[in-house]
This record gives sequence, structure tokens and C-alpha cells, in this order.
Amino acid sequence: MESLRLLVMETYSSLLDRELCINEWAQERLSFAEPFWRFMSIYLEPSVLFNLLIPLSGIYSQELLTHLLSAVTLVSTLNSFEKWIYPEMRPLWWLREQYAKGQVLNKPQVALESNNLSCETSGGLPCAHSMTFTVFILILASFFFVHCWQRYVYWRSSVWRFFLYPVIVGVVVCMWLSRLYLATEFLHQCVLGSYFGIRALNCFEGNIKYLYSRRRRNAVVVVTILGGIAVGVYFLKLRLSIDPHWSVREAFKWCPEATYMRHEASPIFVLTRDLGNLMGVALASPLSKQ
Ligand SMILES: O=P(O)(O)OC[C@H]1O[C@@H](O)[C@H](O)[C@@H](O)[C@@H]1O
Repeated sequence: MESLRLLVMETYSSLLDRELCINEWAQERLSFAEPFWRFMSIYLEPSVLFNLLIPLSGIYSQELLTHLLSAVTLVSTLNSFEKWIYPEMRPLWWLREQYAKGQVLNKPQVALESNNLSCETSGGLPCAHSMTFTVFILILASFFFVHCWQRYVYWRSSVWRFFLYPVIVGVVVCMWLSRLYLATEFLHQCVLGSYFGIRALNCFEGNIKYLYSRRRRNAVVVVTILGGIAVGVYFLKLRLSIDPHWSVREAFKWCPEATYMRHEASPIFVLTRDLGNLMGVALASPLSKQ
């Protein structure tokens, strides 16, 4: 059993080491588009989706607003729970930890630059930017497609779909590259973020009638239980001598400048934000009669 554990740990460590090279490649080769990578991470992050882009979508239709708000909130809450329960390393923490433990021999194999956007205080897996943005863009694209399909006859040609799919994949990959360039995420964290987002969205769409027709009281009880689970995880971790604020401490340890850290991106803050949004959706329930 012990040898199996060691094998898993070694495989995992070598995977992270290899993935560091991808971050390094991104920083070396993609610096020409730095303003764009920064734009993706700053203006398309989950909080901006909640505070600006989702409310603005209400201009088009209330249905789109409700759809985006409930789906992105659910997905973001899942993400925050994962980060709260099991925070994973980020590239810069992993690299610096290895230096600190002397595991990188004389010549450093990888060099990563940190900056004001690299100082995230939550765990890396799954990437919240990729997860929420993938869901956001998929819902937006499907509404856009249906809108054009109903209004323009020429849009019914399958040619448009061949254009639309690469555009969706392209913008999601740009979000991954942005996170890799800023060295905030490993590649697997971005890919899994989008994958989990798509799976969660499928599940949401499959049960949308059921979810939308929940009574307010039931929905509020479920969100309250989720809040209780979050608090329970905190005390369980304390009991098991696991530091619930491990990721914040890692950020403090390795961030080049303490003022770069944002309290509003810390695990507790993000979890509270998402549960607050979810409570808002619960209080507005039932979202549709039926
Ligand atoms: O996991 P990522 O993409 O590095 O994001 C970390 C945090 O970044 C913040 O900007 C978001 O508001 C949070 O929702 C998110 O958890």
C-alpha cells in the first residue's frame, strides 16, 4: 500500500514538473499578447460575469439572464466547494516549494515570472476562470444560435455551425492560455475546469425543468444545508489538523508583494459570494411554473 502511494505521488510530481514547462513555454512565446491575456483574466473572471456581464445579458432577454445566472452560479459554487475541500497546488507555489526543499538541482530547469495577477489565494483545481467562462460562453452561443436560426433563413445552413464551434473552442483555449501565461494554473487545471463546467452544464440542462420548478422553501433549505456543509468542512479540517487556510498561507509565502493578493479571491470570500448568489436564486424560486 505504501509503495503504491509513493508511486502515485511520484507520478503526480513528475506530471506537475512537466506541466511547469508548459507554463514556461507560454511565458516565453506568448508575451507579445500580454495585454490580451491580462484582459481575459481580469475582465472575464467569475466576479465580472456576476457583477456586469450576466446582468447586462438581461437587456436581451430575461430568460437568458435567468439561465446564465442560475447555471453560472451553480457551476461557480461547485468550483468553490472543490477549492475549499481540497485545494491543489498552483505552478508558482509548486516551483518555489521545490526550490525551498532543494529539489531543483544546481541548474534550475524552469523559470517562471510572477506578477500582480499571479497571487491567487485559493487552490488551483479546477480553474474557476475556465470553468465559469466555458459555461457562460456555451449558454451565450446557444442563445445566439437559436436567435439567428429563428430570424434568418440563411442561418439554417450547417456552415454556420462549422464557424461557431471553432470560435467557442478558440475563446475557451484563449482563457486557458491566459491562465497558463500568468502562471496561475497548470494545464490540467484549466482543461479539467472546462470539462467539469461542461459536465455540470449538461446535468443542469437535463434537469432544468425540475430545478426551475422547486419551491422557494425547499431551495432555501438546500442552500442553507450547503452553507452548513461549508462550515462543517472548516471544523472537520481543524479536527483532522489540516489547515483550512493552507492556500492563503501558500500565497502569503510565495507572492512577491503582499499587496498583490486580493481578499475577494480568497476561498472563504468566494464561497460566501457563490452561496449568496445561490441564495438569491433560491429566494426567487420557483423560476418557472410547471
Ligand atoms: O481558479 P482561478 O481561475 O485561478 O480563479 C481564482 C479566483 O479568481 C477570482 O478572480 C474569482 O473571482 C474567483 O471566483 C476564483 O476562484
